Amino acid sequence: MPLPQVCVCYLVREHGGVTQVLLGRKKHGLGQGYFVGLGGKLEPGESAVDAAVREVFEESGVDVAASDLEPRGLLTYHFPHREAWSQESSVFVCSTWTGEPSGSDELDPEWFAVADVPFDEMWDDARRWLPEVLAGGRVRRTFVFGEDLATVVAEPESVA
Ligand SMILES: CNc1ncnc2c1ncn2[C@@H]1O[C@H](COP(=O)(O)OP(=O)(O)OP(=O)(O)O)[C@@H](O)[C@H]1O
Repeated sequence: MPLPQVCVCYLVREHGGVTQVLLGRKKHGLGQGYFVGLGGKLEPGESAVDAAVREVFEESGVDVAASDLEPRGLLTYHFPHREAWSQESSVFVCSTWTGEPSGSDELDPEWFAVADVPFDEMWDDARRWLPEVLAGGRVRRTFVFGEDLATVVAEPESVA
C-alpha cells in the first residue's frame, strides 16, 4: 500500500539582513502543538505542487504560484506503533508570494530566523533535515518513530 501523501512548504524571506522562515504552532490534528511549515494532505488526484499552493493559501492567506515552489525532496515517516500516522511528505521552499501571511484555523504563522528555528518544539525529525533544506539543499530521508510516537528511533536507508 502506498503511504498517504502530504506536502509541506517553507516560505522564506530576507528581513533586516537575516533569512527567516515562516512556521506556526499547529492548532489541531497530527502534530498538534508542534511548530510546522505550511502544508497538509493531498486531495485525491491532486499533485504535491497543487496541494502546496492550496495549503499555503488555506493556512496563511498567501498566494503562491506553482512555478515559484522549489521542490526540495521527499520525506518518509513510518510509525510502526500507529500505522495510520505513516505518510510521505513532499518538501517545497518558496520565496515569492502575494499577500501577507495571517492566521487561520490551522496555525498562526510567525517568522523565525533560520538560526533560531525552534527544533525543541517541532517533530523530532525536523532538526535532522530542515537546516539542510533551509541552506538550499534537497533531501530524501526516511524516519521511523518509536512507541512514544514522538522520537525518531531509526533512520534506515530505505523502508519497504
Ligand atoms: C512525523 N514527522 C513529521 N515531521 C515533520 N512534519 C510532519 C511530520 N508528519 C507530518 N508532518 C507534516 O504535517 C502535515 C500533514 O499533516 P496532516 O495532519 O496529515 O494533514 P493536515 O491535517 O494538516 O492537513 P489537512 O487538514 O488534511 O489539510 C504535512 O505538512 C507534513 O509535512
